[in-house]
Amino acid sequence: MHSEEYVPTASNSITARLAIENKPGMLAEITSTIGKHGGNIGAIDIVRARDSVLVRDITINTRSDDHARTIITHLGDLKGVRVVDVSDRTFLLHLGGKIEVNSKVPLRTRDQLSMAYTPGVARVCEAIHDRPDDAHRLTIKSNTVAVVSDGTAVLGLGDIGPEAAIPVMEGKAQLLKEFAGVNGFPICLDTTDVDEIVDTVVRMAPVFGAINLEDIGAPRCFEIEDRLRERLDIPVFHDDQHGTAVVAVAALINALKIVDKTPESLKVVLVGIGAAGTAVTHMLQNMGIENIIGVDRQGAVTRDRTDLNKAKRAYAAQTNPHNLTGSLSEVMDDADVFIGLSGPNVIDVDDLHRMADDPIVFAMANPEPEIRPEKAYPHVAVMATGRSDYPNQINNVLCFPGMFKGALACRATDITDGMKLAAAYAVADTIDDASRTADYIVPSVFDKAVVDRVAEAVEAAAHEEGVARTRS
Ligand SMILES: NC(=O)C1=CN([C@@H]2O[C@H](COP(=O)(O)OP(=O)(O)OC[C@H]3O[C@@H](n4cnc5c(N)ncnc54)[C@H](O)[C@@H]3O)[C@@H](O)[C@H]2O)C=CC1
Ligand SMILES: CC(=O)C(=O)O
Ligand SMILES: [Mg+2]
Repeated sequence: MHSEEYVPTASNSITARLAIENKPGMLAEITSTIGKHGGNIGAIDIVRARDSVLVRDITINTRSDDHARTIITHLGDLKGVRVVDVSDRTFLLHLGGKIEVNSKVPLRTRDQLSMAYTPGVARVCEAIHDRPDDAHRLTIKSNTVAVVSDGTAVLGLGDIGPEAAIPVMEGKAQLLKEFAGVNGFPICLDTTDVDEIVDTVVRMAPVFGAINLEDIGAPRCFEIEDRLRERLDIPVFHDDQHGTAVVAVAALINALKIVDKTPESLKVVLVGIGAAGTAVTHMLQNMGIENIIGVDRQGAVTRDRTDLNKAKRAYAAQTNPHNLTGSLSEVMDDADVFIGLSGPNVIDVDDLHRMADDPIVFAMANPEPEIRPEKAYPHVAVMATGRSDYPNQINNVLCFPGMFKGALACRATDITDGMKLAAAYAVADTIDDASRTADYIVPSVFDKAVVDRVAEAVEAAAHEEGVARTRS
C-alpha cells in the first residue's frame, strides 16, 4: 500500500498561515484545494483582518511531510493567496519538552522555607539516615519511576542514541503522570555497555521507587533486567517486554472470544524475536498456547539453526514444537494468529490468505505496523495495531501506568509473573461481554477505569506473591 492511501492524522498536522485577498469565494477555493489534494481540515481561525487582506490560520491533517509540502505548494499557487508561514503542530507541542518538575508544598513565607528547606529539612534527613526505609514515605521515592533507556531500540526507529530517545522517554513519563499520577523521569544513558548500564542504574536507584527500562534492544535487555532485579530491592520492569506482553495477552483473551477459539487449539506465528516478541511468547505460553512459531529475518526459528544467539537458542528450545522451517510466508499456512513485533510492511494480503479461518492479526510494530489495517480489514476477523489512530490499540500504555501505580502503592520489591497475569486479566475484563466487538477487544487508553483496575489487581497479586512491603 502506498502512503497516498493512508488516512491523514493529527500526527502529521500543520498550521498554514495564509494572507488571502479579501473577496468572496477565496475560502471556498482554499478549502477545495486542500480537499482535492487529500488534506483534512481542522480549525480555521482569523488572525488579522485588514481592508484588502485577511490572514487566516488553517490547520490541516496530512499523511506525511511530503504530503504537507504538496498541499502548501498548491495553496501558494492560488491567485490571491500568499503562504506566510507553516508550522508543524507536533514539533510545536515538543518545544521546550513535554514535562516539568513542580513544587508540591507552598514556599511563600520564612516559616515554610525553614520547614521545606534548611533548617527543618535536616531533621527529616536524619530520620531517613536512622531508618533508610523512610525514604519511601518522606521523599519523592514514594511515587517516582526512572524511565531508563540507552536509545538502542526506540519505538521501532532502532538505535538512534540517547538524545534522540528523550522525546519518547519524556512521553512515557508524561503518560505515567497523566494516567496514574505517578512521577516519571526520563534518563537516557550515554552507553550501551551492559555493565555500565547496570552500575549506573544501581547507583541512581536510591531516588526511585521503581525502574522502567524502555527501548533497550535485545538481547542486552534480558541480561540488564535480570541483573538489576537481582541487585535492587525495588521493581525493575522492562516495559517493551512485559508491558507489551500483558496488553497483547489481554487483547488475545478478548479476540479469542470473538472468533470462539481456545488457546490450546491455536497456531500462532510471531515475527520479531526481540525484547517484545520474546516476552509476548513467554506470556502466551503461560496462558496455555503451545504451538508458537517465532520468525526472525532469516525465517522460522528452529532448533536446527546454527546462526542463533543465546537468547534465540533458548527461544528455539521452547517453541515451534513441529520444528517448521521456511520463510515467514511459508509458516503462515493455517495460522490462527499473527503477531508482529518487528518492523513495517513485513506481511501482505497473500500471507493473510494463507491463514486459518477467522484470522487474528496483531501488527504491533511502531510507528509503522507489519501491515496497515486498511489493507488487512477485508481478510481478517480481528485486526489490531500499536497505533493511536486506529481501533484496537495494543500498546503497553494500557499496562505500565497501572502496573507502577499498584507496585508503588504497596512498595513492592519486584514485579512477578503473577502480577503481570493479574494486570492482563484486569485489562481484558475492562470490556464486558455486551460491549466486546472485533473492533473493541482492548479498552481505550483514555478509559479512566483501566489504570485503577490494573493497579488494584497488581497490588492484590503483590500481596499474594509476597513481594509487598505494606500490610494488605
Ligand atoms: N505496540 C506496543 O505496545 C509495542 C510495540 N513495539 C514495537 O515492536 C517492535 C520491536 O520492538 P522491540 O522488541 O522493543 O525491539 P528489539 O530491537 O528488541 O526487537 C526487534 C526484533 O525484530 C527483528 N526484526 C525487525 N524487522 C524484522 C523483519 N522484517 N523480519 C523479522 N524480524 C525483524 C529484529 O531483528 C529484532 O530482533 C518495534 O517496532 C516496537 O516499536 C515494542 C514494544 C511495545
Ligand atoms: C510502545 C513502545 O513502547 C514501543 O513501541 O517501543
Ligand atoms: Mg518502548
